[in-house]
Amino acid sequence: MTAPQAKPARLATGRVEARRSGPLSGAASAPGDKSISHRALILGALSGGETRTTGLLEADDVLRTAAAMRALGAEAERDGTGGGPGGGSVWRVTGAPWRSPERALYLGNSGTGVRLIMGAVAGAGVAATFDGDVSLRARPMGRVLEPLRMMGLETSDENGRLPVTIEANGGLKAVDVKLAAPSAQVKSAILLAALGAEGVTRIHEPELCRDHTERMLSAFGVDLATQPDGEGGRFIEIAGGQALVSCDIVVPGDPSSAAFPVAAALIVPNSDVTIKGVLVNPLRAGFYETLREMGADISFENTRVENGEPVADIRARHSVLRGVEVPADRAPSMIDEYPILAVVAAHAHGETMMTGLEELRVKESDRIACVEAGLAANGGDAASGPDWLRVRGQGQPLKGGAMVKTHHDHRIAMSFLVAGLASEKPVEIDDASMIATSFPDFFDLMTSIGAEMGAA
Ligand SMILES: O=C(O)C1=C[C@@H](OP(=O)(O)O)[C@@H](O)[C@H](O)C1
Ligand SMILES: C=C(OP(=O)(O)O)C(=O)O
Repeated sequence: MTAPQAKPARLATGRVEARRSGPLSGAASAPGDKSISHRALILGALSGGETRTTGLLEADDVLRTAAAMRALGAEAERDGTGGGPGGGSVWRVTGAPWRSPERALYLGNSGTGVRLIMGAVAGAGVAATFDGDVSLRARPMGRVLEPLRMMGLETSDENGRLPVTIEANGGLKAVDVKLAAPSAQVKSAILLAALGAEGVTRIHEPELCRDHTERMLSAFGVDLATQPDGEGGRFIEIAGGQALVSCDIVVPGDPSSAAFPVAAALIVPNSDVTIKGVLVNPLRAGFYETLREMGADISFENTRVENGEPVADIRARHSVLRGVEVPADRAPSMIDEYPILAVVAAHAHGETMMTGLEELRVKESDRIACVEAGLAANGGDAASGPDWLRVRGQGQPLKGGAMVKTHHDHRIAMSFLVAGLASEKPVEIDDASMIATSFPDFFDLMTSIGAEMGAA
């Protein structure tokens, strides 16, 4: 395993608690978007030249992808600091023909990293074995391997779980596939494999999900045709054999990370917080749309387009909230934000019903179960079914006082620390270390706006 190249972690690890805090205030920059950071490294490594990425998120998940790119033959190094959102650093990736790595590629906790790189490895024709941590080993990989096998790939795995070995191939065949679930990871893996396939691959995406791979492939000079399917979805066509031309990338702030300080501002009385430079691509902004429907005092300020992506500063003030019904078809645009939405909903007046959540069962943890248990332990009222979660808000802070099991899940950890900022008694989490997978500056950012968090 290659050790990720990281700046020193400033994170608390082990048991951490969050305590009732005074008004949160001030402005902070959102960390770089995790999805776009992974893609910048992978596409840069597949391209012919040098890609400079400004504002790359230096979180564990992304650093694992960088290490995998090096193992596959590319150069991927940090190249000075400054310039990106949050003063993020600049990374230089130099592409090269990929080679089969000597050792297994270890992607830690990252579903995005492992699934996208599986597709890219298939497209590049090389062999690789993939592995991950205990959480990633429990997540389904068949959803990616099945379409890749339809393209002619040979793999070995046990029940579609890691470790998985992809065999070298002498060329894949294009496919015509319909996505079984609205997964950008699966869509992206197929697109990356299709680059090395003979013919035109056609993907039917019945429900739109994040389109960063498509946007970035276009920026790298790849021709890609999209067409509405007439029912809210679309078809994507991509011809194999196209070469990627390196380009420079600027990574916008991550709306999934910004969700935590925004939520904290809404539930801590008298707060007024601005998170700057956040990506507000509609395919990622469902959380903010839902907050507005709940009556949240949030505004998108200084909205602009940066590198083809809409970006805004999000200002959030403490708000009296009401429960809402969150429609199932909104799930793809806020899939990672349900745990923090559930915490916000526990503070609203009335019931919030969230449906279409089946994918939450196969994330870093079973997020429906973790949220329900964490809320119940801290005086909240939640119920769930296979694909739904209902939170009865009490219009007041949670009682708190209990420890939440995070099950190797960064979003569960951050969500319940936010809950503790408003609760009567502190909320404790069993392990803060996973927060580094997506938001290594979480504690710095939260304490800079006045949040009280520290070792339990
Ligand atoms: O493509 C991506 O970057 C991601 C897609 C989503 O996963 P699915 O594709 O499994 O829905 C999301 O949950 C994940 O955090 C990042
Ligand atoms: C689901 C997530 O990430 P991944 O699938 O990349 O592990 C997440 O960040 O919430």
